[in-house]
Amino acid sequence: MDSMDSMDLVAIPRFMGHNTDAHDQHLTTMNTQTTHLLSKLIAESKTRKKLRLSSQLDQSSDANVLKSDGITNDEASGEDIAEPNEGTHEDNSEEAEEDKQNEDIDEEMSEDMSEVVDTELDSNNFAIIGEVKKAKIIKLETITDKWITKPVIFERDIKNSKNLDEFSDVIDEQMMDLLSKNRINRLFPVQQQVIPYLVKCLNNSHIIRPKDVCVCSPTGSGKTLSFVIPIVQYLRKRVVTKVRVLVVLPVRDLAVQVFQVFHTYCQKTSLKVGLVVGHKSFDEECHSIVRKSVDGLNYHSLVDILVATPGKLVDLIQRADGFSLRHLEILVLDESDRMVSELQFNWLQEIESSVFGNNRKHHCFCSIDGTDNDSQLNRYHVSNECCCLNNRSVNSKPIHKILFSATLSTDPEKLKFISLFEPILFMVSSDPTSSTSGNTSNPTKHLVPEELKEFMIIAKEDRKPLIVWYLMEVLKYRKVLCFTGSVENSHRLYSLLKEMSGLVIAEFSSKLSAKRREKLLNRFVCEKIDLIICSDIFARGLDIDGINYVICYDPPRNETQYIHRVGRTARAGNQGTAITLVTPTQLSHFNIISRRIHKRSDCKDKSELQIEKMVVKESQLKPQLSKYKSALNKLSLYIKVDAKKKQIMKRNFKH
Ligand SMILES: Nc1ncnc2c1ncn2[C@@H]1O[C@H](COP(=O)(O)OP(=O)(O)OP(=O)(O)O)[C@@H](O)[C@H]1O
Repeated sequence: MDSMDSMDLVAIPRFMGHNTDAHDQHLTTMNTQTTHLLSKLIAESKTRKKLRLSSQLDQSSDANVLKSDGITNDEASGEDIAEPNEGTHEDNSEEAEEDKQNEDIDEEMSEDMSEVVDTELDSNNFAIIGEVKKAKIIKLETITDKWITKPVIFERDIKNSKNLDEFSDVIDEQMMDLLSKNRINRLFPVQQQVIPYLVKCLNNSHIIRPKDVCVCSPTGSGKTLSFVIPIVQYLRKRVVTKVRVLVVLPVRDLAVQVFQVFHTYCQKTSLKVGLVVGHKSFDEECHSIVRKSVDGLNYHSLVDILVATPGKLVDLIQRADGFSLRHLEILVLDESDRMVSELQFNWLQEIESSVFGNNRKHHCFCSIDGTDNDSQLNRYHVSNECCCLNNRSVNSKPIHKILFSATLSTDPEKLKFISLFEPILFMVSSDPTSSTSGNTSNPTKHLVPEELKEFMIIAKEDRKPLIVWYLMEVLKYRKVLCFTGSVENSHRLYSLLKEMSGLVIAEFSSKLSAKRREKLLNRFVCEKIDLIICSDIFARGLDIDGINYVICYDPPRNETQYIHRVGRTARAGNQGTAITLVTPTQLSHFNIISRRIHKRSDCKDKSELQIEKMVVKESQLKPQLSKYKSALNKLSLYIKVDAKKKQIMKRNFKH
């Protein structure tokens, strides 16, 4: 073989055969040849790799130049070029969002591991043929919209709240009275920024089309009042009752909570608030929202503000006679990242069809980009063909969209379905020294409340129930909310702790009726229940008075889940503690989540970003070991009996 080309074959003798001299000599010659060929192959592979990398670099810089010129990759090349940090069109569920976060975490973990793997290979003296190391992924620079990189920034610390009197030019007297009656005497940082902005926007909405608003602020920072106050003040001037405001939330309990806040602040006004979450029969809910006129020819709306979950709202739009959103002016999406990830249920399209009636022909993407001035101009003069939320409703006012979340997604791939108009972003500062507006290098960074104390306990799986027992019985923790990874885990922990301790424990699940859940929560608030065990369905948005501790019995899958779970405590400027139980194998995953949440520009040492460890020694758990073992035995017996019962029921059902 004189010349080597890419198709050359290399024979590597694997079978050594008998150990004769001739054979040895032959082998030595073969080995020298093989080594020679291998080094040639490696050299060639390196050259090819270099060429490939440089051509990729050329492509990526071309793509960036094109993008900054306002030309998309698709337009430039006619092909789809996948960009890092962008979701795919199919990523519609929250799981997909979580999967993406999990993939990032996996990637970070594999980066951490790669050095270890390399040294292990070398130390074992393996012959390295060709490319052993993974080719480095070249990250293209992401071009982020200005509205995301230049948000209005406010402080995280709730201690920086301001007296209500300072806002007398924004908040009217009637509202001031209601606020002080409800013991709201100061405005929290997010409210100081968002309320004046929204009040001004809504007052001028008949002259200037308001910018759509996105708000990213930590859990318990008072986001609900930030939209309730301006909306109630604005609607108070209305004459005829029509559904002008729609607030959509992902789950029933949250919707009920927001409904109650609206109800409180609509007192002494003629405004009516409706709730559609399936808490009553369909007919009853319909009759509370819309009614036939006396002559039987028309329908009247009975509500000005409608609070709903997506599923029940779609039901109402499709089945309720006389219901329409033709007069909708404001659409609020609370927990918006979750709402956007639920778009696969078509709730947004249903809203559009209810707003535009039969004029709606197809789903429209007229406002994918929020920065291009020409397209903004066009959006003021949207053609008759346009039928997305960018257009005007029948009352000729465009729909003003307001999005809130503690973990707001600024992923343009997802937001484009909401068709945001010249959006403005309000977000909490991760840097305490920053001013009220400025550049942010990390627009998607989400924070936990300033008042939250965080700990982790490293323990084996079988010691975790004992640790919860220790925290409750020995350290006397009370008003504790404990999150597990599944309903089964909740039930298992509940049964074990009931056997082992004299604690008053409740298991909270979606199987419980709304009334029963409300009763349990009331007892918990009155300190008649020490511990509530639940799965993640209650991690978002629930505002339960005075939760002191959150225990993450199973560690969170990603930072979004962590932020919402621990956000049930340390609310409204109160102190709170979160403790996460992690097994040794889960530790590196959890450390990455912690690093991502606590990352600061001034901190270079990774270990500083890790959550503090709390140590519970085996000797401290010992006194309870025998009780724990007998509780485990009883539990396994229950599980067997349960499984048998299910089998019998299944058999009977078949016959
Ligand atoms: N200005 C204020 N003064 C005192 N308490 C307030 C004020 N604003 C809100 N609160 C209280 O703070 C608590 C948390 O408010 P809210 O539920 O609006 O938080 P959030 O930011 O929406 O949290 P999450 O992201 O978890 O839904 C509520 O009990 C609310 O009554």
